[in-house]
Parts: sequence; C-alpha cells; structure tokens
Amino acid sequence: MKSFDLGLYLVTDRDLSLGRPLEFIVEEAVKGGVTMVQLREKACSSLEFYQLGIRLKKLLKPYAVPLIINDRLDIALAVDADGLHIGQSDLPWEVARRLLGKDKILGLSVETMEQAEESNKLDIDYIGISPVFATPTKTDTFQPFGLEGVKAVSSIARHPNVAIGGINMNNAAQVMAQGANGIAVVSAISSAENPRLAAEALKNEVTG
Ligand SMILES: Cc1ncc(COP(=O)(O)OP(=O)(O)O)c(N)n1
Ligand SMILES: Cc1ncsc1CCOP(=O)(O)O
Ligand SMILES: [Mg+2]
Repeated sequence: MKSFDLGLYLVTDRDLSLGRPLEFIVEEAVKGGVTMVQLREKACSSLEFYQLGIRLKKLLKPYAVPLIINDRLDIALAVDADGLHIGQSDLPWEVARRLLGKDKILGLSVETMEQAEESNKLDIDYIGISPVFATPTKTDTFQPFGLEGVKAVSSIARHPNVAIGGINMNNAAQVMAQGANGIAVVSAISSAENPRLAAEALKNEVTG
C-alpha cells in the first residue's frame, strides 16, 4: 500500500542551497522532520538528474521518506522513485499514471479553482495548491491563491493537498489553519543557515 505524509515537504533547488551539497540539505531536512522530498532541478542534464535521483533514493531509504521526482516520468521510472509530481503543462496525468502504475504516488499542481474542481475526478494521489504566495523561487505562476484560496481549495478537494509558494516560519501556521494537509517549501529550508533547525521549526508550525 502507498502511504505518505504531506506534512512537511521539501522541494529541492541546488541554486538556492548556498553552495552546500544537495545530500547535506536533504539529510539535515529529514533529520529535522521533513516527511517527503521532491527532486526538482530545472538546470540539470538527464544524466545528472538520474544520478542525483539514485543518490537521494539511497539516502532516503533508511528514513522511509518518499522520493518524488519533479516533471520527469522517465527519471522517476529509471530510479524507481516513490512518485512523480506534474503540473498543468507537464505530461498528461493519465499517461503518468499508466506508466507509473497504481502503486506510485502521483501529485498534480492546481493553479486555479477550476483546476482544483477538475482534479477531484482524476486518479492522482495529492494536489499541490500552487502558489499560495508570490515567490522569487518560481515566477512563471498564475495569480497566487492567498490564504482564502487555500481555504476554498481545501474545502472542496477530494485528494490530500499540500500548499506551496512563499511559505516560511511567519505564515506556515496560518496556511495550515486554512485546512491544508501540509506545506511544501524550497527556500525556507534550502537557503536556511541551518536546514535541520529550519525544518524542525517548520514542523512545529505544521503539527501545532
Ligand atoms: C508539491 C508541489 N506543488 C506544486 C509544484 C509545481 O509544479 P509545476 O506547476 O509543474 O511547476 P514546476 O515545479 O515544474 O516548475 C511542485 N513542483 N511541487
Ligand atoms: C516549485 C513551486 N511551485 C509553486 S511555487 C514553487 C516554489 C516554492 O519555493 P519557495 O518555498 O522558496 O517559495
Ligand atoms: Mg512541472
């Protein structure tokens, strides 16, 4: 059975990791309480993406933290990752599901209320509410949902949801209070001076 906890979801970005190795960020984050990890490296050759995936899979196995691959179904299959995260402009979810099989985790971003409603009909495992707030980490986004939007999506969503975009220590508790099942962050952990302490502090906000 696939089981996963969206509570505190780390999405990687080596460019925002202050020169530290990805493995260091990921392992410290997991020790601090991260429950899911997504390998999201936009400026990466296929070979490097594959090698990073293999290394992260090995690293995460003893912690039983799922590894999700961003965008690349081929890499998710090649490294036998726990799942794939796709957006509205990525491969169709049906194709991803067919090739991944029913036992892998499939996440889909929703950027509008209409997409959130549509996602209820799909054979996916979670939705990413994207973005909650505007963020310099990803600028090619739709209008941010804001806290009210997170509340509206959470109230209609049939799938578990994770909120993403501009989430940090100052707003994590408010995001959770809207009904989100978890928060996904890049910079709040990857760019923190101490990623383990940052993860611990965020986890406290999530668990209350
Ligand atoms: C958990 C989570 N939610 C949303 C996204 C954004 O995915 P997408 O819209 O495909 O954009 P890119 O990440 O590919 O730039 C995500 N990655 N993770
Ligand atoms: C990948 C992604 N999808 C929507 S916003 C975003 C980036 C979130 O980064 P940060 O947590 O640094 O705002
Ligand atoms: Mg994508």
